[in-house]
Order: sequence, then C-alpha cells, then structure tokens
Amino acid sequence: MLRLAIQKSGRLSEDSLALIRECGISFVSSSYKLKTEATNFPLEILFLRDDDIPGYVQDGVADLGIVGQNVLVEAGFPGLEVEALGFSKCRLSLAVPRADAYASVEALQGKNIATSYPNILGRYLAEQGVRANLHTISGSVEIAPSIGLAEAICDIVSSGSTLLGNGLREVETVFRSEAVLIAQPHLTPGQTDLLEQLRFRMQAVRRARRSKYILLNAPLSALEEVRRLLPGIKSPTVTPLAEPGWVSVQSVVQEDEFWHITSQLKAVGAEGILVLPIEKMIA
Ligand SMILES: Nc1ncnc2c1ncn2[C@@H]1O[C@H](COP(=O)(O)OP(=O)(O)OP(=O)(O)O)[C@@H](O)[C@H]1O
Ligand SMILES: O=P(O)(O)OC[C@H]1O[C@H](OP(=O)(O)OP(=O)(O)O)[C@H](O)[C@@H]1O
Ligand SMILES: [Mg+2]
Repeated sequence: MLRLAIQKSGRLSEDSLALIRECGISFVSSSYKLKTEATNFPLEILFLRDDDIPGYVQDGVADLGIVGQNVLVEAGFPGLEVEALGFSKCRLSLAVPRADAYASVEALQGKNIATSYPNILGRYLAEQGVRANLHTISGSVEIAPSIGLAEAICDIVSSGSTLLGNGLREVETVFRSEAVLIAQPHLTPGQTDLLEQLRFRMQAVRRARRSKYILLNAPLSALEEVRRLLPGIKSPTVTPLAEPGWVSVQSVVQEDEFWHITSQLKAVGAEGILVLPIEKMIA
C-alpha cells in the first residue's frame, strides 16, 4: 500500500486529482473527507495543506506527495523529487512598486523584502551579494509595499495579474517551479514497485496530453511531402483509398507543432484532416 498526500484545496488540487484519475485509479472524494482509498490500486490519498506535504513525506508519514518545487525546495527537501508533472508552472519573482527606480538587484541592498519564501530568497540574494531584511509573511504578500511593510516583495507569479492589480512590477526571477511527485526515502521493495507502476502511468498520460492523433487524405503524388511533415512515432500508417491515386495517412503530432504542421499539410494537398485526442501513450 502507498499513501499519497495531495493538496486539499488550492492551485494544485484539481490537476493532481485529474492526473490520478487519468492514471486509471478510481476513488471517491468529497470536500469534507480528508482520506480516501482507491478501489482498484493499493493507494490511499491524504488531503493536506501543501506546506505540510514535504515534511510528511520526508518523515515517511506519507510515502508520496504532489507539491510545487517552490514549497519542496523552501522546506529543504529537494532530494525527494522523483518526477516532474508539468502543471502548476509558475515562478518566484522579486517585484517593486511600479513607479520605483530599479536598475539591478543591487537596488535591493538594505531594503525590506516581504516573502513567504525566506530560504529560497535568502540563498538567491546571498549569491547576488545583496544584503536585505526579509520579512516572512504567509500570504497576501503583494499588499506589503502599499501598507508600508516592505519596499519589495518576492512571491509566486504566473499571469502577472496579481502584481499588476497591486501596482507592482516584476524585476527578477528567483526560481522556476512546477508540480512534482515526491517519494519518501525508505520505500520497501514492494512500494518501490508500486511507485514505478504509478510513474509509468503518469508518463503515459503526460505523453498522450502532449500528442494528437491525425488522420488525413492525400493524393499519392503528395505522399513524400506528407511523410516528411508527419514522421510519426516510427513512421506514418499509409493505406490506399477506394479512389485511385489517393491514400489515407495516420500519424501522431505534438500539440505544440500541430497548427504549423496542419497548415503545411493543406498546402501540399492534404484533405479531410481529422485530429483526435490520445488517451494514453505507452513508449
Ligand atoms: N498563480 C499560479 N499559477 C500556477 N501555479 C501556482 C500559482 N500560484 C501557486 N501555484 C503553485 O501551486 C502551489 C499551491 O498554491 P496555493 O496558492 O494553492 O497554495 P496555498 O495557498 O499555500 O495552499 P494551502 O492552503 O494548501 O497551504 C504553489 O506552491 C505553487 O507551486
Ligand atoms: O500571477 P498571477 O496569475 O496573478 O498568480 C499569482 C498569484 O497566485 C497565487 O495566489 P492564489 O491566487 O493561489 O491565492 P493564495 O494567495 O490564497 O494562495 C500567488 O500567491 C500569487 O498571489
Ligand atoms: Mg500553503
């Protein structure tokens, strides 16, 4: 049996639950139940505050966890990471009031900086040779300059709208983060085997999310061009159509190059292009 700790409610919750479910693991969850057992995999899920997850996994209270690298590194346990999960991408940045002059990180020398990440920020400033006074607060950090608590802040930024809404300007990126799977250091051989099964499923889900299945018709004369545009995993599947001189081509394309490739496919004569999601993709 493995115990997996995920965030109860917050930025990581929805994607963590979706990933576990897409791995084919079924369980019942409700907002007041803080522990649930999967019905078709030896997994117990604990719903916790994200800040508590690295410590619980380090101590073996939970075997696995899903947290942001920001929280993991701040807690001082970066070695627990076993798999990057690709969601909740954000950065930890320094920001100052929009009207303030700022040439370089030197400008923060001797200043008061509010943050929830004193360890990551402290290390960054030390590397830059900057001495500042860090004020640790646990939330609503962006308010600090406007109430006279600090001259600068260091907090999580994603779209930048929280900074904008509070009259702040991002000036330095201190740390880049995404959600990661973490594991306690002393898993039994049986638990290690279960962890590997889970990672295998997670990788298949992530690969599938990045890929699309594409089907199209093309004149035989354009086949070489089409094959060049759609290399596929090994090579595309090509089958003749009932209409002479035409073939049907099936392949896999990456989500991020999909629009670019389909416009080129049309340009070489492809027709009837269908694009389908892929549910799982095994390497
Ligand atoms: N705006 C954002 N965009 C993307 N990821 C984010 C964003 N804000 C936070 N995250 C990531 O999600 C994690 C959880 O953020 P959230 O704001 O839900 O934490 P929290 O308020 O500390 O929650 P908890 O109540 O569990 O302590 C962060 O540690 C970070 O890794
Ligand atoms: O750059 P943005 O897209 O605006 O995102 C950044 C904000 O998101 C997070 O807070 P969240 O909204 O999760 O609220 P919280 O402070 O209650 O955790 C983070 O603490 C920032 O305040
Ligand atoms: Mg938290």
